[in-house]
Amino acid sequence: MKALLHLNKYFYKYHNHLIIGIIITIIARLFLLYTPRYIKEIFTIIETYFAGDITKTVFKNELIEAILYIIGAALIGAILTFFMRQTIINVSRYIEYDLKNEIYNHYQKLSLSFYKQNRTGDLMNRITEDVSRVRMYAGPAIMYSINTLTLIVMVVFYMYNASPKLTLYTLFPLPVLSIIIYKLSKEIHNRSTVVQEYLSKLSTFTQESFSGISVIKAYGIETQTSKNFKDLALESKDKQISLAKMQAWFFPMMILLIGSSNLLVIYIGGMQYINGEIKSIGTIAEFLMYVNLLTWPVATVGWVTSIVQQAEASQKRINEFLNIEPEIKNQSETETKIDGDITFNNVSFTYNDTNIQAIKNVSFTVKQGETLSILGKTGSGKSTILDLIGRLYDVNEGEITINNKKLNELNLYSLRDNIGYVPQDAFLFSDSIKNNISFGKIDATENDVIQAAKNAHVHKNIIKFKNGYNTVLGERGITLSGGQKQRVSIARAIIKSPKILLFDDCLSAVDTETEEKILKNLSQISKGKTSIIVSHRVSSAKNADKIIVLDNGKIVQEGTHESLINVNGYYKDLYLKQLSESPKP
Ligand SMILES: Nc1ncnc2c1ncn2[C@@H]1O[C@H](COP(=O)(O)OP(=O)(O)OP(=O)(O)O)[C@@H](O)[C@H]1O
Repeated sequence: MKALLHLNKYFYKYHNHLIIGIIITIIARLFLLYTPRYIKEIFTIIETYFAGDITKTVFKNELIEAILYIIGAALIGAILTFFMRQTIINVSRYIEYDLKNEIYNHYQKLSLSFYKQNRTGDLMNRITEDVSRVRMYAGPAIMYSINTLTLIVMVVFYMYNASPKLTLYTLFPLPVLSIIIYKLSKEIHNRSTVVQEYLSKLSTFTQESFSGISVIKAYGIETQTSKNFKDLALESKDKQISLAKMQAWFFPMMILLIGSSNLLVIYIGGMQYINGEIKSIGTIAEFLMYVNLLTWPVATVGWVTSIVQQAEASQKRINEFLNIEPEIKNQSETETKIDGDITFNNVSFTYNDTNIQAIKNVSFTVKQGETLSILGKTGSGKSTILDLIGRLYDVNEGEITINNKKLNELNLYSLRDNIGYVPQDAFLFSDSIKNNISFGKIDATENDVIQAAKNAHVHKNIIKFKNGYNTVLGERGITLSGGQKQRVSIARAIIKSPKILLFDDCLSAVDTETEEKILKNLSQISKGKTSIIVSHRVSSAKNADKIIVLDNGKIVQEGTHESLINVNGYYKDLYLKQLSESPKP
């Protein structure tokens, strides 16, 4: 139960609802218990009438009165039961909502290494499946526990008053029922977890096959993938059947145990009636109703125990993530004014998960309004430099400053708000092109979006689509070419007119002619801003105020295009190679 203590803050938040719910539950049960007592009353009236102790009119009137009481009590009981669910189950929905938001917001604060170490499916499961299990504890488990407790106390009290001996015998099978239901629920849970695993395996397999359908078709391996799917589906079917077998035991067990309780009531009650220990046959009818009223609540004890255990396990998994402290912390609450002087002072950085030292003792300065180009072989640390500027990771050694202030002392949100970042693999959401671009600036007007698209040289492509800027991208929409994606991603970064622009090899998929045009536009837009362009092409780097060349995390060359083409090294080699490859006029 330790993990579930996390929910206490929510129970406190909704304590008014909960208290009202508990009171309603108790009152509803009180009304429910009227029925058996009036059933006994009816039997007594009938017995008295047949004994000739009352007239037909009195008999009729008393019978109608008892029936009306039963109907009235049942009606009030039903209305209160409705409100009981409305209060307690609603509280569990509020808690589910709050918990999902808490987890989601926490996920957002966690650093990229967290996402590297944990699979997306696992993150999703904890916010959906696990939260649902926890909700079962926060709502149904609490509601049924109060229900059962109230009912047991009241029913046993009434039963004991009517016949202590009969009470003992009839209650005897109920704990057995509870234990059996507990064992069954546990086994059902275990088997349904396996079924769930197979369902997600099946959906992952299907999703991957259809996302990669072009590869499957190109290699002609449809038969093999169909066979793999069939094998998986077969295993999944077997697990489903094994679950269904276990579930099939549930109601027969209940019926068996209720049946034995009923038999005991009739047998022992009947004997007591014959011996004169029970005055009215109505007592047996009353007991039969009590036993049936108790059966479900007692069965729920077993069910609730297994729900609580599952919720505990789920909340433990949720807490595991909630207890992870974000590696990147905002150290300054007040907004910081960000300008564009960026300095790296002997910066070194090692990725925790791979232990790869991506940056080694790197130092450089870019002044506000300047453009820096970073070149280097693949894996030399170019993207890492951009990630460090956006504080997606914190440096291990040395320091990065912006306007002479240490990066980690700046307000994190101000910093990121002033950065326009175009990642290497442009990620676009399954939304309209317009929304994908204005994502960078929530209050962007239509004109802002169009202007950004023009500057990124993608406007002409967009207006050719039937729905123009409202064209939906992604799975259910249009697929953009690699170059178009990159340019939409550039539009998204420049629309917010940030102080710092970071372009991570984002022109790799466009032809050199388009690259030239985009770079020309960018040099206009980025006037007064600091731009860092990571590239594999000299054409993207040549106009920069400063160029650095990285090799294995170290700066191996530094200078301008003119200076670097005149010294032997990586830059000159690349320049000559790309010069010979470029189309001759
Ligand atoms: N998130 C990460 N976790 C662990 N190691 C990483 C991570 N990202 C990059 N690396 C490693 O750090 C080194 C530098 O990678 P980086 O992506 O900065 O290189 P790059 O110069 O941008 O490469 P490319 O030109 O291929 O994009 C590589 O060896 C890479 O394997």
